[in-house]
Amino acid sequence: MSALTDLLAEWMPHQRWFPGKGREWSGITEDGFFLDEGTPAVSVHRVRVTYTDGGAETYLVPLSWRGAPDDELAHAYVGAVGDNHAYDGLRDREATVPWLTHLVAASTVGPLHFHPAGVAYIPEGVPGDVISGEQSNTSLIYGETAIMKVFRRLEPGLNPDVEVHDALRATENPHIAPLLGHVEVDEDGGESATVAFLQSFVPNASDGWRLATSSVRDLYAEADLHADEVGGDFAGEAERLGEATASVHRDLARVLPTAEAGAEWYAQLAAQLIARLDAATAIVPELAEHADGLRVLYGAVGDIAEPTTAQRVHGDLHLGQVLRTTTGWIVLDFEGEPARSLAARRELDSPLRDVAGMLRSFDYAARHMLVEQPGDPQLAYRAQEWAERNRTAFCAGYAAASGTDPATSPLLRALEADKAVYECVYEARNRPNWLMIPLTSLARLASS
Ligand SMILES: Nc1ncnc2c1ncn2[C@@H]1O[C@H](COP(=O)(O)OP(=O)(O)O)[C@@H](O)[C@H]1O
Ligand SMILES: O=P(O)(O)O[C@H]1O[C@H](CO)[C@@H](O[C@H]2O[C@H](CO)[C@@H](O)[C@H](O)[C@H]2O)[C@H](O)[C@H]1O
Repeated sequence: MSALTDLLAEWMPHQRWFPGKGREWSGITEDGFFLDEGTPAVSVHRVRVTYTDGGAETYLVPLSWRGAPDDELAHAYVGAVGDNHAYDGLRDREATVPWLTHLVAASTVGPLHFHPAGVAYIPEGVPGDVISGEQSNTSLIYGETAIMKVFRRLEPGLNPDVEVHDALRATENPHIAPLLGHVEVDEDGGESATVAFLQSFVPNASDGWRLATSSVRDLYAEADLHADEVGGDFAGEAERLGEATASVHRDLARVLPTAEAGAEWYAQLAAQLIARLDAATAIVPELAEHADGLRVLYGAVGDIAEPTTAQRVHGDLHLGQVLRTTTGWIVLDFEGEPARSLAARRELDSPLRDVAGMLRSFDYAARHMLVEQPGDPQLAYRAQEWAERNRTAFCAGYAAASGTDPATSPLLRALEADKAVYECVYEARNRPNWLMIPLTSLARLASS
């Protein structure tokens, strides 16, 4: 191993975006090139990690280089190679500037290709700041004008976030933040991978999770009032969110492929739901007690006779993916569920997938405070009431804008259950004390 791979092998497992924690490494290789040779120099590395379990992943690691340690960058320090000191290139503000300079110039730098969308102003010369709450990607805000998401794990193919935003440009849908550009990297002998995605930053917005949970807090604070009587009622917002979701679905179906989905499609879907349940039960054994009920629910999907239209969808719609601005809701992050392969995330699906995702999110917003106070029947009753009220409002808004009431579809319940199964795996891995939220919902969904 080189001095740099030694450093990276030490540093990467401590990074929030690195999901391979706990897996034993069998090797690490990297290839890098300079994005900017000024001061600081900025390099970009493709780092390939192989695991003893046979798996392998490639990560994108931008670094900045300085001739002497800089105390102000201590939080971003990676280590020294000879006399040069390496820093996390996305947390060294000066090192974030060249990304937008190259986008404006539509440059090719080594294997990196910068593609400006050519529709709106890109804030050149401004440094970017990493947003808090980094998860599998790292996002930087540039001057409250643009936000760049850097995809850490490289997968061949166009990222659905770029693909969908690019396609939606022609529709001028008011519920989307415009794409400003994207960056790709060549992959040896294969399809290139998306490295970064630049989008207009939506200022003065509040995310749906924050708004919904403050409404729930207001309700919990009132001993005797019902959801429709409390000041922070969310139902009007939920209804407008339903309308916005339907509007985005309509435009997705206009600009991206659709397919008629009949008996064969339903049969395949039923098989996928069952396979996902089986895989999840191997990871979360608590799912086993709901398996029989869920199999009945999923089996019924295979019997649905009414054909539908499959189309591109959001794939992971929840309250944390929507922003309320002064003029309405904006839907973000069309990447799909991060745990699925890129090909699976680009498959055509029922738009009810997203409706189910948002209904699950109302359930989460209502119940997450119960994690701290389990067994309080009054709060549990109120949580149920809040979730029901907002589910109904969301579906009403969706129905008014699309002409189809999602609440009447036999598929909706099965897709809600499927999302809750996915959430069980997500929570078991990331927030074990929240596992009871999807498990409680599954007990209800599987029992009728
Ligand atoms: N265009 C935007 N304008 C304003 N804030 C944004 C924008 N895009 C993302 N954000 C903020 O960044 C957060 C993370 O963005 P997201 O695309 O969901 O990234 P991730 O895939 O890492 O979850 C969002 O919850 C939102 O608060
Ligand atoms: O990181 P992403 O935003 O792409 O999504 C993942 O993380 C989400 C949590 O941040 C997770 O969402 C689940 O928790 C939310 C509350 O934190 C809740 O509103 C969602 O309904 C629930 O699914 C999402 O599933 C996961 O893919």
